[in-house]
Amino acid sequence: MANLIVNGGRPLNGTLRPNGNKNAVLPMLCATLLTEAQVTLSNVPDITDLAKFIDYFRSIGSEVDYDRAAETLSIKHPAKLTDDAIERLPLRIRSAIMLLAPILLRHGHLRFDVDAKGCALGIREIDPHIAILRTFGAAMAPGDHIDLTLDGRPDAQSIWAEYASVTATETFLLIAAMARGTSVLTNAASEPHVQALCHMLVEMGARIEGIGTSRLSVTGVETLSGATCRVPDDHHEVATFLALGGVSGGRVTVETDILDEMPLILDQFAKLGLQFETAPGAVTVTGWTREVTPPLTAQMTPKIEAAPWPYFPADLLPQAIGVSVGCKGDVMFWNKVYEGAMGWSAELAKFGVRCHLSDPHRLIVFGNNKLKPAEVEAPYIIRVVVGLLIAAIQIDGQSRILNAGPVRRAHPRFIENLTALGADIRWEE
Ligand SMILES: CC(=O)N[C@H]1[C@@H](OP(=O)(O)OP(=O)(O)OC[C@H]2O[C@@H](n3ccc(=O)[nH]c3=O)[C@H](O)[C@@H]2O)O[C@H](CO)[C@@H](O)[C@@H]1O
Ligand SMILES: C=C(OP(=O)(O)O)C(=O)O
Repeated sequence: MANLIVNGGRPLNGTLRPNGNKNAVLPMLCATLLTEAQVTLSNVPDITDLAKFIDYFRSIGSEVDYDRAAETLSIKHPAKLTDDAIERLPLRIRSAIMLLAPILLRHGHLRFDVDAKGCALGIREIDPHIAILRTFGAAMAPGDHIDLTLDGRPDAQSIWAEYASVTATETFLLIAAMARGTSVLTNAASEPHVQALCHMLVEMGARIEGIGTSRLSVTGVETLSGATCRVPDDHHEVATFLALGGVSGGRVTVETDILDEMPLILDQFAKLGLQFETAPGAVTVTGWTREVTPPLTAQMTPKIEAAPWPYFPADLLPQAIGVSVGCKGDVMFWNKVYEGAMGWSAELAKFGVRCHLSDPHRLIVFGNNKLKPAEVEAPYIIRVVVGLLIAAIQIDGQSRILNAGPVRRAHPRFIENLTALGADIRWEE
């Protein structure tokens, strides 16, 4: 178990760049399986989920040239995949589910017996993925495992999804890019990482309309070409560094080209008293008033709601909760996506935080807490480790976050980056 020891109450100051987005690089890697040509990615984050994918690809005979320092990765897959390779999908990462469509397209058969849970945020459904593959003509054999067969290149399909799922939209994109004709997905997810996959598939030869909207129209091609693509900066990490800098009482600048993705995210953190200045290519947190912006509608509780993009992202709610524990007013957090994403709030009491979990989706954090350092335990949820750290770093004295390892799934050199800004924080393995 990897724990974090944090000596809080020290201001962070400085400038840094965010890393590439985990939730973009992994589907982009899955898309590389759709071509036998070489694909090169830049701005590739050095994270443990990536390492699992690289190990998997090497185990199936792919040539992977990963330059950690340059943050580039070139990959070329073998013309034929073996049955054995198919059954060794990477474990305990949600993104493994996006290997299904490309493997089915390349191999024609797939036996799926894998834990594709990802974080412990709630039940991570595989149904929408399997439904999409079946709609495109995959036959499912009865039995304990998911056993799918796809006979040749599929015909285009029109699908209206029950909800806007990020990874299911990506499964749709991956299969539609090679289908015969124009496929349409209505109620598509539109997160920046979904858009990044669309742009990559266009680069490889597919035609896609509606990128960034809830209806995607994809004209597939028989052969996709190689491509050179940049993984977009991680908007979660931009917000995370700003939140940490602000609550520490310091001034932190994040340089990035994704400021157009940040307005709502910055607005929601500003509701918690964080102050920002933006300039071309950079955003700086300049202070923290701790005041919660009161709604003009007096009977409303100030709230931050997370839902599919372009709402505030569910993967940033724990970080906002981490900020709110030091605020002077009450805030309600509403996770409209996951049913298991708030249970960890019980840990906040150890820091002296008063909060009320109204139901599995809604948490009220009360203001004016008398905070104290504490030993807290993170669940297997990447962003909750960060949320607990944001709480700990604003409290004078030593805190310990148990089971903080999941942060390495998405944030490379995280502790090194914070140390360079002046944080007193270290791993205890
Ligand atoms: C590898 C990857 O990209 N993981 C991300 C992806 O996971 P993932 O693609 O698994 O998440 P989904 O978008 O499918 O949503 C997760 C769950 O939320 C519920 N749901 C979602 C949308 C909705 O409109 N209604 C609804 O009920 C469903 O139970 C669903 O199973 O998107 C999540 C939501 O942004 C992020 O937290 C994950 O980091
Ligand atoms: C929930 C996350 O990832 P995953 O879906 O891979 O568990 C996350 O990135 O915060």
